[in-house]
Order: sequence, then C-alpha cells, then structure tokens
Amino acid sequence: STTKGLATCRVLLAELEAHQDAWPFLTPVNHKAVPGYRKVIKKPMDFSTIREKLITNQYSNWETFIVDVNLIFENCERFNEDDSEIGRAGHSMRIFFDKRWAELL
Ligand SMILES: Cc1ncccc1N[C@H]1CCCS(=O)(=O)C1
Repeated sequence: STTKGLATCRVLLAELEAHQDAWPFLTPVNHKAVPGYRKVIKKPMDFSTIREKLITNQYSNWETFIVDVNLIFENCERFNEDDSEIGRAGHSMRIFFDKRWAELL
C-alpha cells in the first residue's frame, strides 16, 4: 500500500537500529569471530547492509525491504539458542518490528 513507501522503511529502520536489543544485528556477523557462521547461514543480513541498500536504491518496494529484515531474524533463530543472549535479542527485535509494522498498516 502507498503508506508503506520506502520513506516508511527508513523510519522503521532507524527505530530498529536505535533499539537497545539491536546490538547483535547492527553490522555483519564477523565470520572469523563466529565459527561455523559462514557455512550455516547462506544469506547473512544486518541493519547496516539494509541501510546501504536503502540509500543505493536496491529495494524496489516495502516488500523487498521486509524480506531482508525478516532474514535477520530467521538467521538469528537458526544459529542461536532461544535461551541465549543473542537469541533473546532476536526474539525481542522481531516482536518490536512486527508490532511497529502492524501499527503502520
Ligand atoms: C547476530 C549474530 N548471530 C550469531 C552470532 C553472532 C551474531 N552477532 C554478532 C555481531 C557482532 C557483535 S557480536 O559478535 O557480539 C554478535
């Protein structure tokens, strides 16, 4: 829908980056520091990469933006135990995102 222009995506991304639980997702996972990550996670994604893609007009619409945001949460659930620092941060960020997205609908 038109209310979901890419300007809305920029607002939402800023809120995600500012969230206190965003720290594991701000930059690409350092696969040298995280054994196994590069093998297990086929499509890494993080907020800085999404921001770069927004700025360089690589998203055709809000759906393509959503795909990358959800990829962050899917990768997190695949690699991290639910009962772990990063696992909990991922769940918290997904709940925050889903709620904000529903408010913008
Ligand atoms: C999202 C994620 N999934 C699996 C492992 C690690 C991470 N995030 C790291 C990002 C860099 C800082 S950190 O290394 O503390 C956490």
